[in-house]
Amino acid sequence: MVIKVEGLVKKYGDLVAVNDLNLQVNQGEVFGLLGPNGSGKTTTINCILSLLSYSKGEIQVFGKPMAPDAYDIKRNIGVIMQNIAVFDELTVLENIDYFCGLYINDKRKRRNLVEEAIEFVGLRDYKKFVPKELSGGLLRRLNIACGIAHKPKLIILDEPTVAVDPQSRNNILEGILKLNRDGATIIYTSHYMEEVEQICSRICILDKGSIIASGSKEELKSMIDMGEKVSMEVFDFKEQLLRDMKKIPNIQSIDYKGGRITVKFSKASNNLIYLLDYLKEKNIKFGKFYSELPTLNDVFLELTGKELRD
Ligand SMILES: Nc1ncnc2c1ncn2[C@@H]1O[C@H](COP(=O)(O)OP(=O)(O)OP(=O)(O)O)[C@@H](O)[C@H]1O
Repeated sequence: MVIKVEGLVKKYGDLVAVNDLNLQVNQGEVFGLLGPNGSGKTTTINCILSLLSYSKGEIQVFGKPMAPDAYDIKRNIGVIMQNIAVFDELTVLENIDYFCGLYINDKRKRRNLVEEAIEFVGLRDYKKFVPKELSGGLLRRLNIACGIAHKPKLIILDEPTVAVDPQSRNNILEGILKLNRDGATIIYTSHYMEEVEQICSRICILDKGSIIASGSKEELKSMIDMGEKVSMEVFDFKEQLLRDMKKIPNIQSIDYKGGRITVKFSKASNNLIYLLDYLKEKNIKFGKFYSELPTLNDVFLELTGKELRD
């Protein structure tokens, strides 16, 4: 086991930011910590890294108790924090070399590792640029290169794709999967459910400092009653229609917004057939029609009564 957290409690004054949290991260996983802003993801990560003191709990990393001076453990961890932490006056190459040099003394070895990291994040054409000359997405990639150049066994990324363009986002997500294939265990925190679904093999959903559910995305989705969600464009909408449609079997909820009706069904057979039969029988005209399976946002909504999205 790479990380074991038991009974972690972290308070800021009266505010309980992390509340009796237990989690385990196994070797080789891409482990996702998913939760809305303020749910305690960064605080949990900072406690795991011993960057913050905490009120209660036990934390082990690589089977040993974690402590602020546990340098043998820290050497094997790469951290990519939410806030970009690079030196403004150093170039891309010098920044990566500096951070890699905190762990690797041998100059030749370090040169190779730095070059590898530059290739990895796709910054070959920007080696001599200073941070202020880079776009937001390229700066994020530099931040990542600084955290991974020394080839850590455990890589922790805290919201690494906030405010980046789609191309850099894909580059970052693909890069994380490659690091994992090359042997690193990954912890990935995000409030973007799509990203967590895309790359994480196991996910913990955090709300108000507590884990409310955990498992693979399939396991999480099987925990809720919702079976599918249908969204359809309607013409000549009248409130009465929503009330009438509630009679269709297995409907959990029905809403109208922006010219579309969204219907959530509980898990059951023939939901779409019931709906289409009803629309045909009542001669209700509809335009575009989509059916989707539950998302992690639906899981969050059913478990907490609120949206995961901002
Ligand atoms: N230094 C601090 N002092 C006081 N309260 C804090 C401090 N840091 C965080 N908090 C509070 O603790 C709670 C958890 O914050 P945390 O940053 O861990 O959440 P998060 O899930 O990482 O959110 P975000 O994605 O917005 O960073 C929030 O209510 C936040 O306001």
